[in-house]
Amino acid sequence: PSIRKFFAGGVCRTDVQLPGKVVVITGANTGIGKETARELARRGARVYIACRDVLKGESAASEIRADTKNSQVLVRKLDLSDTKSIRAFAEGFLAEEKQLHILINNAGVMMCPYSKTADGFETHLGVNHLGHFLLTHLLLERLKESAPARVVNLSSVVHIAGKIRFHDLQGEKRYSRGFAYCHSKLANVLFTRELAKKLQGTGVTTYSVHPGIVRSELVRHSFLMCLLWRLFSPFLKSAREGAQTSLHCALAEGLEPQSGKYFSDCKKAWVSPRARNNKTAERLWAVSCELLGIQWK
Ligand SMILES: NC(=O)C1=CN([C@@H]2O[C@H](COP(=O)(O)OP(=O)(O)OC[C@H]3O[C@@H](n4cnc5c(N)ncnc54)[C@H](OP(=O)(O)O)[C@@H]3O)[C@@H](O)[C@H]2O)C=CC1
Ligand SMILES: CC1=C(/C=C/C(C)=C/C=C/C(C)=C/C=O)C(C)(C)CCC1
Repeated sequence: PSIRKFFAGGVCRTDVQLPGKVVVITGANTGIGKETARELARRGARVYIACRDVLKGESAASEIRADTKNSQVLVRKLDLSDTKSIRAFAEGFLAEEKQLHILINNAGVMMCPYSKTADGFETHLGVNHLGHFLLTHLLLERLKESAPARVVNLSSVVHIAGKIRFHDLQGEKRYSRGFAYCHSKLANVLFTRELAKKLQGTGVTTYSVHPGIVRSELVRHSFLMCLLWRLFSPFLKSAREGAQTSLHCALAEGLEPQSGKYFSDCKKAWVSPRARNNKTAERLWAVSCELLGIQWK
C-alpha cells in the first residue's frame, strides 16, 4: 500500500463545496476529465460535460448522476477539432447559463497520425491548444461576470520536449506525432502564462496542470504506448488520482497569487525554459488569434 500511495501522487485536500456553482469541463466522458467531473458534481456544482460524442457523454453523465446523487450533470456537444462546433457550443451555453465559475480545458489527443482539423490546423495544435484557446475566448466574459472564477488547462510534463515551431506550426514540413503532442502541451503552458497576465485584476485566474502518468485512453493511437501502459499499469495513476491536481487548481483556497503557474501533484512545479519565455508566449498568442480570426481585447 505504501508503494501504491507513492505512485498515487498528490491529493486535493480542500473541502470546498460548490452549490450554485457552474463548471464546464471538456472531454469529460472518460479518463481524467470524467473523474474530475465526478468530484465536482459530488461537491454540488452544476457540471457541463462538453464532449464530441454525446452518447459517450450521456453514459458518463448517468453514471456520475447515480454515483453522486447530483442530477445537475449535463452533456453538450463540443468537437474541438471544428471551430464551428466550438462556436455553437459557446452560443448554446451562453444562452442557457448566466454564470460560469470553473472552466477546465481537459480534452486532449496524443500521437495521432498526421491529420488536420476541419479548419486546417494540425490535429494536436488544433484540438489541444487552438480549440481550447477559442473556447476560453468565447466564454471569458461569462467567467469575468462570475468572478472569482478559474480556468484550468491540462498540459503535461512532456511540454519539456516541446518547441513552438513558428515557421511550421502545422507540421507540413516535418511531422513527428510524439513531438506534435509535446509542442501542443508547451502551447498549453504558454497560453496559461499569457492568459494570467491579461486577466490581472479581473478576479479570473488560470493554472496549467500535469496530471501525472495516468491509465487512460490517451495512448489509444500508439501500439507501443498501449503496451507500455499495460506492462507498467500498477505504477501508473488511476484516472481518479490523475484528477487531483486539476481539482486542486479549480478549488484550493488562496491560489489566486499563483495565477499563470504550472502545477503537478497539487503543488507548483518546474517548467522548462521554453515554457518561461514571455516573447514566445506573446507571439503564440498573436498567431493563435490570427489563425482563429479573433481579436482578444
Ligand atoms: N493520461 C496521461 O498520462 C496524461 C494526460 N495528460 C492530459 O490530460 C488530459 C486528459 O487526458 P486523459 O484523460 O488521459 O485522456 P483520454 O483519452 O482518456 O480522454 C481524453 C478526452 O478528450 C476528448 N477529446 C479528444 N478529442 C476531442 C475533440 N476533438 N473534441 C472534444 N473532445 C475531444 C476525448 O473524447 P473521446 O472519448 O470521444 O475520444 C476524451 O473525452 C489531456 O489533455 C492529456 O493531454 C497529460 C499528461 C499525462
Ligand atoms: C519509460 C517508462 C515509462 C514510460 C513513460 C512514458 C512513455 C511517459 C509518457 C508520458 C506521457 C505520454 C505524458 C502525457 O502527457 C513508464 C510506463 C512510466 C514505466 C516506467 C518506464
